[in-house]
Amino acid sequence: MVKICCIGAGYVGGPTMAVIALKCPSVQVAVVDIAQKRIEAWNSDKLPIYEPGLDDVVKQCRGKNLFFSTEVEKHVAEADIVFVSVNTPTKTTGLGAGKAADLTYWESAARMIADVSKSSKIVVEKSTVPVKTAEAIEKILTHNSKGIKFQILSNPEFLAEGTAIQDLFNPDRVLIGGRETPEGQNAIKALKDVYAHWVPEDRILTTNLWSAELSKLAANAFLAQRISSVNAMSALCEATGANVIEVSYAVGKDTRIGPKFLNASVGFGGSCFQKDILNLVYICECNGLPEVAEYWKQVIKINDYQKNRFVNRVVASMFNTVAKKKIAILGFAFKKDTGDTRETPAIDVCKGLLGDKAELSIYDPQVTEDQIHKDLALSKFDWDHPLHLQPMSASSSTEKQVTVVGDAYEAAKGAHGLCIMTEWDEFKTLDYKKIFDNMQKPAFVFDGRNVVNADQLREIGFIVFSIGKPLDAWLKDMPAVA
Ligand SMILES: NC(=O)c1ccc[n+]([C@@H]2O[C@H](COP(=O)([O-])OP(=O)(O)OC[C@H]3O[C@@H](n4cnc5c(N)ncnc54)[C@H](O)[C@@H]3O)[C@@H](O)[C@H]2O)c1
Ligand SMILES: O=c1ccn([C@@H]2O[C@H](COP(=O)(O)OP(=O)(O)O[C@H]3O[C@H](CO)[C@@H](O)[C@H](O)[C@H]3O)[C@@H](O)[C@H]2O)c(=O)[nH]1
Repeated sequence: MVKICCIGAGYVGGPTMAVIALKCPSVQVAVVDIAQKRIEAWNSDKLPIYEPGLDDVVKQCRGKNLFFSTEVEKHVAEADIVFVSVNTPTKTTGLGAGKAADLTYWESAARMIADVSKSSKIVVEKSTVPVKTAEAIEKILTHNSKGIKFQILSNPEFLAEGTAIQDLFNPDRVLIGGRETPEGQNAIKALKDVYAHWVPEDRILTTNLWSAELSKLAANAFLAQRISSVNAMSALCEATGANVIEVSYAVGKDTRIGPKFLNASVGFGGSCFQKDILNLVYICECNGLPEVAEYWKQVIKINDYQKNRFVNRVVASMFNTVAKKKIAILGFAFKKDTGDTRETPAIDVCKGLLGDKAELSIYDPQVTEDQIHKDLALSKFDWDHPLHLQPMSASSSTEKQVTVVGDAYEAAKGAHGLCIMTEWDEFKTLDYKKIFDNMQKPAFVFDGRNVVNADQLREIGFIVFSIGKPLDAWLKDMPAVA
């Protein structure tokens, strides 16, 4: 029986390994983590992450061929294939701070693998890492290996949160990079055999190590670039009377461009896009390619511009001040169907409004009150001055300005304005007449996700701003400065 161990029971390690266990009953899978609470949650009825379909998959295999454990060393020692799916955040201090990937967790996992291994192993990079990381990992493993052989593979993960199970069941492709030696090719084959249990052979791509590592960063950069492109267009649409929905549709009909990932929004969030592009920028700079670095940096700059533009629009529309005004925030997660708030645009928008002394009433169906307060208490990372990351003091007024409530109607009660930050389905079908009746007048809706029917809301009496759509007369009279 092939034994797999995955180090890191997070958003990637948990769902990925659960699907491998489900699709490969003959493989034993152990997911290990140093975070005891996380492992306890994986072993309970309330999993540590919200992901449609995940509960069902875990229930089918947990205790049979899927195990969650804190006994990291034991399971690593026993495994034939070790996936490493630890977090690789952006460095906040030292060389490359604000851009480079922090590989501390990866390096400590690699050293531990070398320490505890008594038999040969395939070590798989599942985390997103800078191109050439496998070379460094190989050095750590071989210099500490006591003669044991390791083969390193790069097998980046392309799942998106909210659709992780669907993406894992039916991936566009599985990418495996390895050394071009006979041993490297054998290792590729062993991993390919695992995926071949459910992924058609023509969707399993094999490449050299560096192509696999770089393809992951490139894919995220291309995806994020599409969003920044359409968001840049949304600003021009608002200025000219064009409608970004119509423009995206027309542009996406060109089969060379395609229709996906062209939804204008308040900005992209999530733990990956910004981190991976900054990492790419850093790698370009280190390789003497400043023009290429500058090109990709623009994707992030437009994303920041889009979030600022949104805040300015809200404040400008409401007579240039939101001080002491209640604003309802609908949605806090970075996208629907997840409780994840990492880099969610809602954080920047809320902070912008709090900076203008607004009082926020926030509702999200999956994000806890505690998480929202934590997210709003950290000051924004200053990329130009990376050493200045300071949590705001606990006594800061932010907590007093923020209330977290249990539904959208409560959030909107008595509010002057309502901002939609996440495209949760339930926001499409709210009783907006009831909401309007309970709000201050004039009542504003700022739709950061283009989920509401603006015409219907206008008939009710709302003043509506939708990203990239023709502006109400009111908004034209109060132009926001970006
Ligand atoms: N979140 C996504 O949708 C997604 C998708 C594709 C790729 N990725 C990449 O996958 C990697 C993991 O992302 P994530 O979102 O799952 O992160 P995460 O923070 O949810 O999970 C990482 C886990 O690794 C654990 N860990 C860290 N060091 C460890 C060690 N030495 N031993 C045991 N456990 C350790 C942490 O406790 C944590 O639970 C990142 O490189 C990310 O860029 C993420
Ligand atoms: O047309 C679009 C599509 C997405 N978004 C936003 O972009 C962000 C990221 O969305 P998405 O890519 O769906 O979710 P992630 O979970 O961040 O997944 C991305 O990042 C992962 C981590 O690397 C990769 O594995 C995935 O392939 C890649 O899609 C979210 O804030 C979305 O609301 C838009 O604004 N407009």
